[in-house]
Amino acid sequence: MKRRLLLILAAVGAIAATNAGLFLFAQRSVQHELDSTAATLAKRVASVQGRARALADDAHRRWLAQQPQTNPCDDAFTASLRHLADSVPYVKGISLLQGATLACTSLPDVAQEQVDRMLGRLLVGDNYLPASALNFNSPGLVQYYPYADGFNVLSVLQAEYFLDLLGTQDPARYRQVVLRVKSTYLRSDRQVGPHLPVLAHEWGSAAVPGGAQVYVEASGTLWWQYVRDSVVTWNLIAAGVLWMLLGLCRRLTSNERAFDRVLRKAVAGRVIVPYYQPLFDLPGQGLSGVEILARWPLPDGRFVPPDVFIARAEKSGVIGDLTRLLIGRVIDDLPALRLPPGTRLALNLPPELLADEALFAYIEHWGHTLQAHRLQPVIEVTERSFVTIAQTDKINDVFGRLRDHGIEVALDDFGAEYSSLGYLHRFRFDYVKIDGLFLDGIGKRREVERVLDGVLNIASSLELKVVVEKVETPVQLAYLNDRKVGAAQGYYFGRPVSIDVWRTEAGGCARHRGGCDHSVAECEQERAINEASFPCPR
Ligand SMILES: Nc1nc2c(ncn2[C@@H]2O[C@@H]3COP(=O)(O)O[C@H]4[C@@H](O)[C@H](n5cnc6c(=O)[nH]c(N)nc65)O[C@@H]4COP(=O)(O)O[C@H]3[C@H]2O)c(=O)[nH]1
Repeated sequence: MKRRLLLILAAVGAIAATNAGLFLFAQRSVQHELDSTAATLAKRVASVQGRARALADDAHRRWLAQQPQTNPCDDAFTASLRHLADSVPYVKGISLLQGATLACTSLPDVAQEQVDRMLGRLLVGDNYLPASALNFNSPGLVQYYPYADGFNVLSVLQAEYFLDLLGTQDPARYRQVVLRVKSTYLRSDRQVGPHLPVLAHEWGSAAVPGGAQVYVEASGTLWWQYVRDSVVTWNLIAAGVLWMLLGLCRRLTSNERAFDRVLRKAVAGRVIVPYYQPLFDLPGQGLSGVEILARWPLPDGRFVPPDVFIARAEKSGVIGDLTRLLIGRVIDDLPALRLPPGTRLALNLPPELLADEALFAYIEHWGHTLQAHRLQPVIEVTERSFVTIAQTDKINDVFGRLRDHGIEVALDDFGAEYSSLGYLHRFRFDYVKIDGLFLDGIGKRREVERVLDGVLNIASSLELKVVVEKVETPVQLAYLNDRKVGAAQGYYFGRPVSIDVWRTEAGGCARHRGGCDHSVAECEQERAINEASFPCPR
């Protein structure tokens, strides 16, 4: 439940952060779109102006070629100018001027004073002329091209063409699009004026080579369109992913719940049993202890891995019942174990379980029973269970009470993943069990040996007795003997076995092992052949 809440909180936080990012992103995208639309329009305006310029150059060239004639602006030349102007749809007319005086024009029925008026307006910087001024049915934009030889060309471009161009932009995205040519502002709503209209929303702009400028203003909804497209889309995706994660989480927790149910049943049905693994003193290899390890056999002969079901048992709280079950079975098994007086019998326990008074009483009873059989009870606690400094006093108190009842406390898995040297001075242990993690590297990797040497040195300087776990080879054993390690446990000496196997083979081999330097497996093989004795294999 807590995990799910955390997951939901993390998801909500991630969605909020993503949305903030997406809102900013939408803002930047709007600006980018406005600028790039303005740039595209500016390019189209520039290309129109470029063609008009090329036309003016052509007209100027033809006019120069016409010069030797006495009347260069004859009907044929005027017709050729008109033909030139008609070749480009948005060019209404071309006029050639000598200085400010009209020399020749393609404009139909244009009176001299009309052109003069046009020139007058051009000189004050206006280049937009209403239809009436040109005797046209549409207004014009006048382009003025001066040449070095004193001739000038005027091109009258149809303003409608530019207004149409601005009007092609989607009004749902852009509130207005404005083209400024000199001091004239043409707008997408087909209005023309001498001032830039107020741009109330966000806007972008782009310059047209030659001095014109395009402005594109966002509509009031453009930002929301981005929000809808990006934020909504991403949120839908995020919601989908979250939904899948929650489903997965629910499935996992329901799997865990199902596992817990089966585990509870296995404990209630006494399916889980203790296995026994011997510990030996070094270098003599006399049996010094036995570790109790839980085993959950399945009907098909396989076993549920202990670290899997123990971890679940600790999480779900079944561990208390499981420990009770094991303690009861170990007490039942005591006669069959036939352990020599003084042998340690070690039970694994997460220390927080000791706070449970009912269970503590049960452990106390187990300790007394073992002592009655002249055995030494030991509780092995795993480091990963100790979490906070605040618990130190409480745990030390519990350890003290165990010792009062003659029960020893050992630190399990020292040097493994959860290792913290702090535990060694915060708690008093009767001995530490060093994880076999490092043994793999013995004889192969010098640095691993150094780490193990370091761990052994720490234990020795704190005057702690040591048991090294997971000894599997004679090379590892020789190394431990070399370092004067007090005791060892591992497959080299014997695997964890059921009480039946212990009674018939392994137990005898373990008890008779003192002085042997060969594997217990060999002893067990020989014992299987010759049931009468427990030879020390040589
Ligand atoms: N590779 C290798 N492994 C070796 C060798 N010799 C022994 N082992 C394995 O090493 C583990 C030693 O137990 P642990 O460190 O207390 O680690 C135990 C202990 O922390 C926990 N556990 C097992 N039984 C109980 C139990 O009854 N109660 C509690 N609370 N925890 C238990 O589960 C852990 C895993 O148990 P197991 O799978 O039985 O694994 C056991 C044992 O089977 C060896 O030579 N090589």
